[in-house]
Amino acid sequence: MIKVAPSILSANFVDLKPDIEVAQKGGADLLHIDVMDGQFVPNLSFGPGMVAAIRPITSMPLDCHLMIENPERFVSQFCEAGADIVGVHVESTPHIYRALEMIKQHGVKAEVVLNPGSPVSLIQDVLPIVDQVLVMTVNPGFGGQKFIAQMTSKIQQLNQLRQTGENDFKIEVDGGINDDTVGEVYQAGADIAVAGSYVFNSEDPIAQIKKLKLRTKS
Ligand SMILES: O=C(CO)[C@@H](O)[C@H](O)COP(=O)(O)O
Ligand SMILES: [Co+2]
Repeated sequence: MIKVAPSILSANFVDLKPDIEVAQKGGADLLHIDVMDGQFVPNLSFGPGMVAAIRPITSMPLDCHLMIENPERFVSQFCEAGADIVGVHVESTPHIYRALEMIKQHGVKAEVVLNPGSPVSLIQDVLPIVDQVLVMTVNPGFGGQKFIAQMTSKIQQLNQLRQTGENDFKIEVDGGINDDTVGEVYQAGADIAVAGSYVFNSEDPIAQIKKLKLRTKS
């Protein structure tokens, strides 16, 4: 069964706490926090202060997806704010290896993220040091976009790479996940699915989380 990480980008910004509580009650495995700087992506969202504010109100692991230029400037702040996983885009820095090492030095799980236009070969040399790979299945920056179906083969490729036993990482997918697309990414090898609009733009977020899990029950 796939793990589900609801993204608070589609939650109620005026009153996040009830949405976070409902996600946890629905069996969410992680809470996904999308961090945007207006440079790497054409949108702005949350900073480390938001992570620090959420930390005491949930026991779900906090999965921080940094969509910011030169993330090594901020990884320490996110780790110290209480992140359990910090994801950095390979396209966002010439020093991806350093950024990932910095995250690990804080005892936090290090994740490398791939944009839809980036091939798996771009991250091959950091695979031995990452805990997780995040495959973007939409162009980063906004919730509520359509799943890019061609990304399924990228998930399969990554899944094959870890079968060799040399690397041990989880595969997470992000963007356009719903009850139509979740089965396909799970079959391809995804372990964790981020879901924003599918969960929070619904009258019944708990039912939505359960549906994603049921669709992948083998
Ligand atoms: O990182 C991002 C967008 O950049 C995501 O985490 C979105 O927040 C997912 O939203 P949905 O596609 O599930 O609505
Ligand atoms: Co995200």
